[in-house]
Amino acid sequence: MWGGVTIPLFHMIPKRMPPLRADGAREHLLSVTENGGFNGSETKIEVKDLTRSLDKGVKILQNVSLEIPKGKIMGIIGPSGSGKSTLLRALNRLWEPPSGTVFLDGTDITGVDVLELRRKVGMLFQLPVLFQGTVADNIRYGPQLKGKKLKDEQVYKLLTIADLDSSFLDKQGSELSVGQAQRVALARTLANQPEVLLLDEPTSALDPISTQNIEDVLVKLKSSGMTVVMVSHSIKQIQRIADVVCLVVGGQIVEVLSSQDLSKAKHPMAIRFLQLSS
Ligand SMILES: Nc1ncnc2c1ncn2[C@@H]1O[C@H](COP(=O)(O)OP(=O)(O)OP(=O)(O)O)[C@@H](O)[C@H]1O
Repeated sequence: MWGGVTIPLFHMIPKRMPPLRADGAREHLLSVTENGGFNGSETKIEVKDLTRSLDKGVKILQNVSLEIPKGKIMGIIGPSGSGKSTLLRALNRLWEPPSGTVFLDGTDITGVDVLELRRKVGMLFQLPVLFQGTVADNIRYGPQLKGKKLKDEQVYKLLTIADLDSSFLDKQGSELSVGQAQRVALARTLANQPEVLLLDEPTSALDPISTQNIEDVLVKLKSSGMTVVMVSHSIKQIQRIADVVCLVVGGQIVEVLSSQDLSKAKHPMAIRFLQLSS
């Protein structure tokens, strides 16, 4: 905590760094239990029996239940149109489930003020949309809504966490590349001190270097204790940064696996999807 704002400070952490194995690699502590829970982490978000139907009765999510581990990165993968974004958007009430419940730290999120919830559960989309004004204005926006004025050094710190330097502070959003704008959007989200970060294909419009920058930031945020849930079409990306993978097919979760265990998928649709994707 500094100057009234708590943000992850990378050099102070990582609290949760797993121990080194004899061969020097980091031990992967998280393992998925038979019923989709986890050994090695508490549950941050629990989704219970979530269904979303369209007007004509078509179900785009069907009785979905999922545990999302605290302080880890969960990747959500699956074919196009399978319901990944719909699932992600339920987690900060971008839609309200007519049936089913989402719990954040054990609390039903329908009972939480929606703006407060979206501070706790921040979100980045495929294409960043910056507000009119400078990069610094964008970063200041969230706290300002709550009557907090970030100090210059706080704004700068957030920018550096998102891996941009101070030369960006006075630039307008329109002067930035998509990759730079995505990192400003990330800094703006972090200004709200979220506990959970939802990302819907955040790097699909980015080049490999910008992608790596974002991935590096996400891994550091995880090391600071943040819970990250990311929809991605890139299996390689998921294998690079996710601890655990949730595979959605046809509006249902067909597998939840440790990212190191993708080859152990059992569901025929999951096996086929993973084969075609790798
Ligand atoms: N508000 C809506 N009204 C009607 N149909 C919707 C709505 N939202 C989603 N759908 C449909 O629900 C299905 C799941 O959509 P969703 O965006 O969750 O899939 P996805 O797995 O994220 O897809 P993609 O990988 O292509 O982004 C799709 O068939 C989509 O057309």
